[in-house]
Amino acid sequence: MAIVQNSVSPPPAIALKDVSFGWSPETLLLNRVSLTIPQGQLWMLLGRNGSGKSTLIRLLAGLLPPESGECYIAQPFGFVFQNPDHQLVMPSVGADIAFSLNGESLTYWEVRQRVSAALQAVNLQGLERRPIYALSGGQKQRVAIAGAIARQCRVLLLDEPTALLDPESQQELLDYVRQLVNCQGITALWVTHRLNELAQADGAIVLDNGKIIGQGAPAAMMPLIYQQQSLATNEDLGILGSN
Ligand SMILES: Nc1ncnc2c1ncn2[C@@H]1O[C@H](COP(=O)(O)OP(=O)(O)OP(=O)(O)O)[C@@H](O)[C@H]1O
Repeated sequence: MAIVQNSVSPPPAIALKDVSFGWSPETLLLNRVSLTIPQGQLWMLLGRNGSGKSTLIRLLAGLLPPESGECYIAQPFGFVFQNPDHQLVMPSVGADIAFSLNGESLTYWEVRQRVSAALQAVNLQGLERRPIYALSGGQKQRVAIAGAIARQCRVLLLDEPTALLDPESQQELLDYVRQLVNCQGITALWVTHRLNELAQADGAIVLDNGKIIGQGAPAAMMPLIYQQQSLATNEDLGILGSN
């Protein structure tokens, strides 16, 4: 694809070039947005409620077509939704992860091996037979991530994966994803409203009024995030957003 060609450095894991998108023809939600995320890093995407974060990662995932511009994401990639109940479809942990391997030419034993290794990567080893309903919210999110690991995804797109978790599980999930990035060279783009999560990121992107208003080191992005009006009106300075 044009946006990753002709470069002497390694291709990025994720790139958008001049991408525009609107839900209605009159209004552009994203207006010529460009960004680049290098391989093997954890980046966070922040912005006010309704600024278009989820829309942006849906465009990246190919779930929506851009009106103009180009989207690139290294293959294969996995998508983790805010609510794991929207993506875990099988009754047990092992069956759900094995289901994500449907379509790959693998033997029964290869599938078992992939499932077992993926569970190990998210510290849920041995839970193949556990019913999904018996898992905590954080464990369900880790099963969703394990599905992507089993498919040997190079990139993870995570849409507010900690939104429904208690503080301890939020931190735990972030630690696991950080570990996958460090140890397996996976790239992760993580949508969040939580400023405390930024500390573990390699980079941050701030979206406002249809544009990227900053991308770079998390510390350098903090002033931009604080400038956003919604934060100034929010009593809980740990959370970015107004509703
Ligand atoms: N399927 C849809 N049809 C029409 N409009 C939509 C659709 N999905 C989202 N929108 C609108 O697009 C805008 C951006 O939504 P999006 O979910 O991308 O924002 P966000 O930054 O992820 O918000 P939040 O932080 O609240 O999750 C919102 O105004 C939303 O109502």
